[in-house]
Amino acid sequence: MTNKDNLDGKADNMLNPGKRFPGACHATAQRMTGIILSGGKSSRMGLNKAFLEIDGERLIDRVVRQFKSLFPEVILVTNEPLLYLDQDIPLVSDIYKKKGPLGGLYAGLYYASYEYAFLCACDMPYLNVEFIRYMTERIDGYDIVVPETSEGFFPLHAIYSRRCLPGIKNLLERGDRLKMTGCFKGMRVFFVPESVIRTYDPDGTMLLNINTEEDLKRALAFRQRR
Ligand SMILES: Nc1nc2c(ncn2[C@@H]2O[C@H](COP(=O)(O)OP(=O)(O)OP(=O)(O)O)[C@@H](O)[C@H]2O)c(=O)[nH]1
Repeated sequence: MTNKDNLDGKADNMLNPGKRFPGACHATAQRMTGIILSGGKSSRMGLNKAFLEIDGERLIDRVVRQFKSLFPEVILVTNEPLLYLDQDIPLVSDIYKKKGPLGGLYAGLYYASYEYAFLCACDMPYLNVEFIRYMTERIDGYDIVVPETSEGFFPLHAIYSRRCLPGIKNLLERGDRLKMTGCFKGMRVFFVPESVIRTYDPDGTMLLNINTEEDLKRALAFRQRR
């Protein structure tokens, strides 16, 4: 089965979430959905982080461009679809509202056509396509692939199987703003070690996300030093 065959089934699949494309036994980026979350409040920044610009390109345009180069299907999860109509990708909204990023992950996985999806926040300016590809090649035999450093896990830059859906649903129905890592429980998780992360990212920028004005200044300063 080719990717073209996969995409031909896409529209139907969006109406019937969960329907599998046959033959998805060996997962790579070519057999994954890219899920971008842009459904937060950006309260610390005070304006929608997705529309901040770095190098003259908005963060949302950057991640959509990079994801399109990697994945045959890219979905944006937002609760303000009117702001993103210029993006040539499917827009979906949270099914469980006001639950934070875990709610966004649930909706993205629910609508994903592929068994695996790479999840990313909209506020990560220096994604490394090669590292993302490396992560996609680690998924076989696991349900989740997530980077881990001395700072902790990076669940907003991680791969999830649709097998996580029932566990996430259970969490969302029990709590409000939940820790992303709650969904690791009972799942087979591959933790990408810091030693590997540093080979792709010696200056420590690819997992940076922007929450505040200060973070933005730091991110721009990194850019100038490169
Ligand atoms: N779909 C969806 N995405 C969310 C939700 N909450 C946060 N996100 C996204 O998850 C990523 C990380 O969000 P945070 O920075 O933790 O939260 P935020 O609401 O954007 O920002 P703050 O209000 O400053 O905490 C960003 O890409 C957000 O757009 C949500 O409820 N639904």
